Amino acid sequence: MVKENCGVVGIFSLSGTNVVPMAIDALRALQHRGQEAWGVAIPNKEPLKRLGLVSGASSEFKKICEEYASPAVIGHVRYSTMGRSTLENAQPLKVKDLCIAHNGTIANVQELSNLVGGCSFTPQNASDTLVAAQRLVSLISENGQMGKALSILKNEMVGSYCFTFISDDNSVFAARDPKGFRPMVLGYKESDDTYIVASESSAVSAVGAKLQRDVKPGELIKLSKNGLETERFSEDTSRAHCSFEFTYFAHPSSNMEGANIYISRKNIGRFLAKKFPIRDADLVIPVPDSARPAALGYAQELGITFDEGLLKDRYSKKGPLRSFIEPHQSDRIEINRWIIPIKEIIAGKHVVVIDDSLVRGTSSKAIIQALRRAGAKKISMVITYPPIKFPCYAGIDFPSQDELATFSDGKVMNEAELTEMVRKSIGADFLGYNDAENLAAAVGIPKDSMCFTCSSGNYDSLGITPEFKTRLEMKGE
Ligand SMILES: O=P(O)(O)OC[C@H]1O[C@H](OP(=O)(O)OP(=O)(O)O)[C@H](O)[C@@H]1O
Ligand SMILES: NC(=O)CC[C@H](N)C(=O)O
Ligand code: SF4
Ligand SMILES: [Mg+2]
Repeated sequence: MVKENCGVVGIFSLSGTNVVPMAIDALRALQHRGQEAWGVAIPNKEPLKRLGLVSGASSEFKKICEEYASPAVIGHVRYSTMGRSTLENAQPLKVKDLCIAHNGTIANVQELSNLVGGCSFTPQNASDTLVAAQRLVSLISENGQMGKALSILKNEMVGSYCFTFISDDNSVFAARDPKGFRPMVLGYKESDDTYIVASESSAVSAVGAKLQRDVKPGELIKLSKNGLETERFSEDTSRAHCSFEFTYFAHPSSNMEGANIYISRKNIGRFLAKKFPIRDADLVIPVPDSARPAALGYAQELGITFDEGLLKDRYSKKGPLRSFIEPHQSDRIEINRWIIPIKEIIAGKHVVVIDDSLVRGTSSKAIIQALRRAGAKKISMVITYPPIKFPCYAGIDFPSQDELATFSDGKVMNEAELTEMVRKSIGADFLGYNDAENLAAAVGIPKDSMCFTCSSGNYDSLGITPEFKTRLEMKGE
């Protein structure tokens, strides 16, 4: 299935192998992080960019791999968080002799654009990535080196960023923000003497390389004819790994911060079963697809039957995609409308439905209606992520409070009242949310090394007290 957070890749072959075919495979393995547009860039050429899924251009792959043949490449799949979802904003972007691919959000882009000069930023005219690239290029020309430029930029820029860059002098760079909001890993393919940096290890595996390690927060990696060189542009030791990656965004096969995503999700389900042991249920079903491992873990822990009561449409154009990362609500609704219940499994049963998150509530509302139509006797919904009450300005696209299912329009509510409000609005008989402590313990990462801003409202790790935005202010549409 497809959509979260953009995916980036950078590949360099010391043996001179053409790595563009690898970049395409890597991007396909990152497709779940962005399904709006994709692109690749090599030195001394304009980036190649296309709207839609990577596989949508499969008839062009042979031609692209020949025309762009290069031992150095970067690539990107886009899930827009700032700026419109257009081909122009698709990445990589080129500024002078540097191409850039970015996963994250630059929260103070207006402020940063004042340092760049020229027109000030609006989401109608650019993306946050373009502004960051323009500032970086001017800092490189003033300071000579990428590392020095990033060490200045990191103090001017608020937000989350995993970047890959490629320069016309045939060097590939990768940088991860000082708190490690977004994931990034390093891999090596011995047979081709080739290095790969990518958002997730699913991309490393897809090209037949071996995962070496996570890129360290605040680390800059350079890949060139001199091999791999690494330096730090930040000495910050506090971490804010996005907890949402572990429940939803990342691919189940990926490993990040020492944890495998599939195993983490199954464990989250087990821990959730201890928090909400609904022992009188007849069966446990996942909301396809991302909640599958958690539902399995939940069912196994309580010894309740696990079943597939809902199936996602694999055949229409949008049906197999991720709904949450679609930029338009009409497409989110359409994808969820085509999640089909199996009456013979559901009818007359008390079902525990597990989902990995409840953000806008689009999915839950559609699923519960479908289960009712299929004759479910009782529907208990259990969510593996805590209640999302605050906008994300660190790489996930829910920038306004009023789009969230928990939005109370100024009415002060405690946790129980809030849960009750959401339960009613989605139409479930019971609703239970996970909590941050339980989630972090299940993944095995200290809670204070993870970001939970969207549930806690504490923006300290970003270093801002945000004025909440509207979608128009962030996305330009
Ligand atoms: O409350 P909402 O705003 O609807 O968002 C949450 C839902 O969206 C995501 O699924 P998605 O359809 O993106 O794909 P997947 O589960 O197949 O990965 C997530 O897994 C939830 O099901
Ligand atoms: N999801 C992302 O990482 C998005 C990158 C960038 N903010 C954009 O909107 O293009
Ligand atoms: S605010 Fe939520 S979605 Fe955004 S980075 Fe933090 S944990 Fe992830
Ligand atoms: Mg889902």
